[in-house]
Amino acid sequence: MNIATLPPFAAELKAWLEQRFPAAAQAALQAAALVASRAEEGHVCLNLSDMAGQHWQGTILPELQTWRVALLQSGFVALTEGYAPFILDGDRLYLGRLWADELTVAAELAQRASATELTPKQARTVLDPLFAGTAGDDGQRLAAATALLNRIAVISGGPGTGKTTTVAKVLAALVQLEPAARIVLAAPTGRAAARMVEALKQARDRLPIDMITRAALPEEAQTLHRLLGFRPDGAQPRYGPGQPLGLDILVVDEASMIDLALFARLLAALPRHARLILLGDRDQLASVEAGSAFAELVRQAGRTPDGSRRLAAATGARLPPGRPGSALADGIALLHVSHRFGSDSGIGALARCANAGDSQGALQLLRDPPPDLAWQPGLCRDWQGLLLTQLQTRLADYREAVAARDIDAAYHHFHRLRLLCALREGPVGLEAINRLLETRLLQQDPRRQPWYAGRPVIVRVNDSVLGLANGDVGLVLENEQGLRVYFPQEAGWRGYAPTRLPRHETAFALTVHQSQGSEFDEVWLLLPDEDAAVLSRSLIYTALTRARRKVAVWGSASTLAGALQRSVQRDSGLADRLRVPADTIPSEY
Ligand SMILES: Nc1ncnc2c1ncn2[C@@H]1O[C@H](COP(=O)(O)OP(=O)(O)OP(=O)(O)O)[C@@H](O)[C@H]1O
Repeated sequence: MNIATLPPFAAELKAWLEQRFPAAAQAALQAAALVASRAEEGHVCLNLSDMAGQHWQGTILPELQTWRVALLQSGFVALTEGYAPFILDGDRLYLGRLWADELTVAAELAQRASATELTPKQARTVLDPLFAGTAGDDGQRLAAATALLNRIAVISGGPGTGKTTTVAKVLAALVQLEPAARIVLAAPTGRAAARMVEALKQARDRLPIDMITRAALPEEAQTLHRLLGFRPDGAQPRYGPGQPLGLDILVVDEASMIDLALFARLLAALPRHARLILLGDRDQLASVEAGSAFAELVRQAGRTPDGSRRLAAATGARLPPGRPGSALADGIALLHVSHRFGSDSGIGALARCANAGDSQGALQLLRDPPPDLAWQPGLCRDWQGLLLTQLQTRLADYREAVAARDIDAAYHHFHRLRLLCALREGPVGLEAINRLLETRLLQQDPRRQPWYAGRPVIVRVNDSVLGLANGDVGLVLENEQGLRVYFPQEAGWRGYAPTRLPRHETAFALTVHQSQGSEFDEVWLLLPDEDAAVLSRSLIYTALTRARRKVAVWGSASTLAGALQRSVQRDSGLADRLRVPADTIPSEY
């Protein structure tokens, strides 16, 4: 990386430190710039030992010990008991606030990890009827028992592995055992929260439970930002250590999207006695902001001897004896069997290849695709024409519904197909594709007239005053008063004047990151012709698993193969901290 490629935040920070700490050695400034630029890529820290002695910006970085000394003499780095913009913890260098967040997460988790909840007998009594007809070692039964037995529970599984079905049973069990418990459902985005409610309602209707239990199950979910009471000015949220959330059980879906800072705020606001159940897919893309706490938590999976005994007693399963380890391990359950993608599913097979980094297998599947897969290999000369022709027919129903001012039909047709872009920029990046569709398909010129009937928009910020969340997708339709942007609400629609909308952008296409927490019947994944650092296994996997029925991949064999070779691991110290007793949290941060 050279200075020209440093992201603006890192370059500015380096310049500021240079001015503020003129005696600091170049090696210390370089480390600070590296930490900041890696934080923008999602890393929580820089492990100095990975970079010591390496070439960087035309120089060779110092050996580890020399580097540590330069950092500690710089004036802007403190050891863990000190207070400075950067913290050196072992060989890991952190931005101070990320270090404090990591400590908070580890401490809050560790404090709750060893708290056991129900007795195995209580769990078994309530689970047996809910899992009648399934074996004791059924994955979903084990996961449900895991959630009942532990205060912190993590259930990770791919699409359709039954996370929602399982948690519906867990909630039904808890409602019976603890009728007064206050249950809250939440997700990182508005769309994910809405989908969670929909899926839970369907799962609930299939449960063998009485009407009283059914009626007591929660029917609403909210975004984590709303739950925590974040204010539009970005100040500290309303709920925190001094004012804990008023709840006893919190279920969070799509937990892989939670970044470290948000996770720290959430745990700090959670009452000590409350249960936390996190649902997610460890193989999906991590959060946009720094950290990958969910995946790191899942990596603790394993059973202690006591945990194994309790789980066996709660389910009737014969389980191996377990091994000593982190108390968190007992609260982690993995679901492996997909009930959505059967053994004949092309999407399921391609997603498995993506996860395993098996590019040969993926390409073989795409060369002779099953009915639920299609491939447009590479960008031909008139790829734009081809894309538009294919979309023309696919969007006909949508355009008709827009012309008829029928919001229900428009929304339904719009959500059947989504274009997902791997990149924001470039000829097949999000911006170019949205512009292409607006100008060539809908004959609109957004530079002259940004608002027109049929424009889909995605909100880019949380706005609690307007009741809109980052990631909410709305459609513009005409009514008697002119153009209105309609967003789905609990019951029906809420229309906003376009000028009232907070920061937003056109959403014919979404980035793969933006699509997290959503599902569509059909997904067209658009890849660039050249490899790029952000193309990774988890990005391809996340895109593929947004589709329920069909996936079309538009991209070259080499780009796809390159992406599947790249498995991104974010640097962080959380996994190490979770294995040891909790640190104390310094109050300065
Ligand atoms: N044990 C099971 N046997 C048969 N079908 C099941 C089972 N578990 C779940 N299903 C079905 O599989 C589908 C997906 O289940 P569910 O929504 O619980 O999975 P999920 O992991 O939450 O999915 P998503 O990835 O969409 O969040 C549903 O239609 C559900 O009825």
